[in-house]
Amino acid sequence: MKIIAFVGLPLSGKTTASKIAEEMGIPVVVMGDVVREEVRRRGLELTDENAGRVASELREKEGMDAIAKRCVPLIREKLGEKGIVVVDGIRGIAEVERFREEFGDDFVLINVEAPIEVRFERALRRKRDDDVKTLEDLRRRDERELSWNMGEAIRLADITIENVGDIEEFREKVREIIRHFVPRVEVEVETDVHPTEDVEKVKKTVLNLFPDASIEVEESKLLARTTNLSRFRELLRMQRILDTARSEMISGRRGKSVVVYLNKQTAYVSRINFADEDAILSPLKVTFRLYDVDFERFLDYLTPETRDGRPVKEVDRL
Ligand SMILES: Nc1ncnc2c1ncn2[C@@H]1O[C@H](COP(=O)(O)OP(=O)(O)OP(=O)(O)O)[C@@H](O)[C@H]1O
Repeated sequence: MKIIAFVGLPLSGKTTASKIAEEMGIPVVVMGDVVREEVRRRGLELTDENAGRVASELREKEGMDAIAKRCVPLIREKLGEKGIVVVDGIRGIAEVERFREEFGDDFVLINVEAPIEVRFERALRRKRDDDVKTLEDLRRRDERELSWNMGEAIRLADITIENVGDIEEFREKVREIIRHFVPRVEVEVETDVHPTEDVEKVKKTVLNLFPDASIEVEESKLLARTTNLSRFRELLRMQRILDTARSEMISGRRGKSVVVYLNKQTAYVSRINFADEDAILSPLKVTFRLYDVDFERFLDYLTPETRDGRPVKEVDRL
């Protein structure tokens, strides 16, 4: 999964970038909507002034990351749709830190950059009431944002996009980056860790099949996630169980997901054996979420049809 957010100086193109993502069908969580929701909840009129006051109050009472915190459940909910969400409206470092803490490396911060003269021209064209009227105003606003929080957030960005050309050029750049992050498939492995089992061993079992999975263990439940299927694919081929695996995948299909169960004990020695849902010592429940790939292609990539034990059709990439 990926959570993408844009930061940058005033008028650099952050909102435009989020809109481009939205046009691509990517779910967008707008941080300002969370504030507006709170304004409504308090029975206040929906004005910029009230929104500003409520936002400041929330930050004062609940910390500088108050709005980010409230966005987290919304982000998690929307992640289920495509495995990727764009967050619009980051204002400062505390919010970046909150998202990093929640989502780790899955959180990607993108800095949108344009020289002050270009941004000033856009202000003149945009003519929003609160937009700057002179280049000097914009310089002061830049300094204010930099000295507050935005400067730190910009320094922490993973990627920088320059927005100096026309809108089409910018659209293409944003689309390319987003396309790169849209997961085609995500794998989730779930299992119970019984009191008689060693957690480290169960982790190793999962890593045997999905070596770069990120793993969380909470109470007695283990949950692992990755978008990399290559080791699992290789093991199916090495063990020559493509036909069995293919029919398990077909019968495990549930809409846009595929669910199969694997024997935990054999997986510990890197062997894939399909199991029943209620196998003893609870099996590994493996869910493949197909976000951006057809079921047929997924099937042909992971478990191609075979003749005389060899794949009939090779699909090397999802
Ligand atoms: N490449 C571009 N070519 C022409 N106009 C652009 C380009 N990128 C953005 N704009 C325009 O510049 C203005 C500012 O863009 P946008 O609102 O996306 O910036 P922002 O970083 O969200 O600004 P702010 O932080 O001030 O709200 C908008 O009117 C937008 O349509």
